[in-house]
Amino acid sequence: MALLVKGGTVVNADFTQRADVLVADGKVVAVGPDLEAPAGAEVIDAGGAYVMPGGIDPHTHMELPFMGTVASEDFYSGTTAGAVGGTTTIIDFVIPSPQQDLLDAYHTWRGWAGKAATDYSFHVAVTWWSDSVRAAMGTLVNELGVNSFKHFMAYKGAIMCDDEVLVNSFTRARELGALCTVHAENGELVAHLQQQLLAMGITGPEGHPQSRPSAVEGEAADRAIRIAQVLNVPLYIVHNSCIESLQAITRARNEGQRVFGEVLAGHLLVDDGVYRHNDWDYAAHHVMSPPFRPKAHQEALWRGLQAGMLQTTATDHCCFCTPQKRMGHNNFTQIPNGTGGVEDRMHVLWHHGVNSGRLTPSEFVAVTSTNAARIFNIYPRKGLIAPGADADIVIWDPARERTISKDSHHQKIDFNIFEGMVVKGINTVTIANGAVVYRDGDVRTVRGAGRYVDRPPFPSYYDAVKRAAEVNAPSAVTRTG
Ligand SMILES: NC(=O)NCCC(=O)O
Ligand SMILES: [Zn+2]
Ligand SMILES: [Zn+2]
Repeated sequence: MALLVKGGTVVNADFTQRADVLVADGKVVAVGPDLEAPAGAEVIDAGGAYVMPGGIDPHTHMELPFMGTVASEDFYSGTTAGAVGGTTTIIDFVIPSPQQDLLDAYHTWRGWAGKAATDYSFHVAVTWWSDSVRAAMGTLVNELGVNSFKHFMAYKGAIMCDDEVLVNSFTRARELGALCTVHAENGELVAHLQQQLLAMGITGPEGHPQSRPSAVEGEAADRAIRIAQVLNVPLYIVHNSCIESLQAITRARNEGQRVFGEVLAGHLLVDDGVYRHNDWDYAAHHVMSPPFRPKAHQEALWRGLQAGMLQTTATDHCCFCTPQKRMGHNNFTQIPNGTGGVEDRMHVLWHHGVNSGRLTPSEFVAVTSTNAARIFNIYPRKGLIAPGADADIVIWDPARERTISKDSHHQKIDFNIFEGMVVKGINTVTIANGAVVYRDGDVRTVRGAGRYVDRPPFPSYYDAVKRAAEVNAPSAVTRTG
């Protein structure tokens, strides 16, 4: 089925042009002025709006079993909500329990994700270490399309990695040409502070940010970066929420290290005042890790995004409804950690990024789509509108407004951290794999239409990593005496 998007301005990360876009069989086949519609093609008049690559959210957790419950958003509802908000690809996380076979977990998640409406891929978490984990990482990379591994430096007693696991896994990832990613918080310190706060009688959600001060995140970011430096392995730090982790990334990048940073829409826009709200449910709905921070951190994160020290934006979409949050009613450490946002990321980023003059439309495309495609090695298939690319496209009306609300959103959660926010500049049409999945309020996603996206190893930045290793290879001294 062919589709012609006429009369728009195509915005890619590095060029903008007035052009039509012709799509056939799920791919972009032509981009240029005055394209002819083939017989039988559907024609969509973009009416001068922007035509941009569909968003890539590189950090979601659909139907994740976590902290004694299961995230309420499933792969179908979550990818549908994403499509309504202009996101056409998610990279979710396979999280094996400690001692669980990684391949077993991977196949379980693949089974759950079969209902996705748009394309998806997986990072796989390394939560323990053994020879079998080492072997499974090889199978995942060489046979199953995984090119990134996740390491939780927090969640002690559950999925936390110690330094020994980090060193083993980073070393193995480097051999395989995979990208190491970390959730950077010192889990030992968090556990210590949690016990202290509980002993002081602080049991409400306000205990959550107090048990996870920004220094805890900064320490872990620095440690992961230094381990990656010694092992000469590229590193991606997820959900940077604070000045300390941004500084760690900035220093490392300024010193030539290949470190990438992600920031969540929530961390750019929500501050820690939410935890002191009088309504327990309201405060608990913001319990996620790392927590929302004092306002000064938000402006620093925006600057980091503008300066290119942070390259990607994500949501960490991990939904828990009110009854689930109430599992921690007497103890904040038992409130399931996570918030939603997959439907809202692109909208709030445009409104607070482009409308405020922080980002150009091309920079918006870079931080919502192209950079993730490049870093996770699915570019130019994703993150670009050009012949040969997947036809994942949004038509974006910079004048159209939306008021964000739990009452009208499509996310399967009874709360929205952006509740009441009026955003200007939203997608009116979303095209995924060449099919219109959303148009002007009409949701047309199809359960199971999404495809698993294989991500090959050795992204191009690995060439530089390998060359640096050759140049700096250990050497022995040949002595004559
Ligand atoms: N972020 C969060 O609070 N929940 C999801 C798991 C994680 O990413 O740490
Ligand atoms: Zn995390
Ligand atoms: Zn996460």
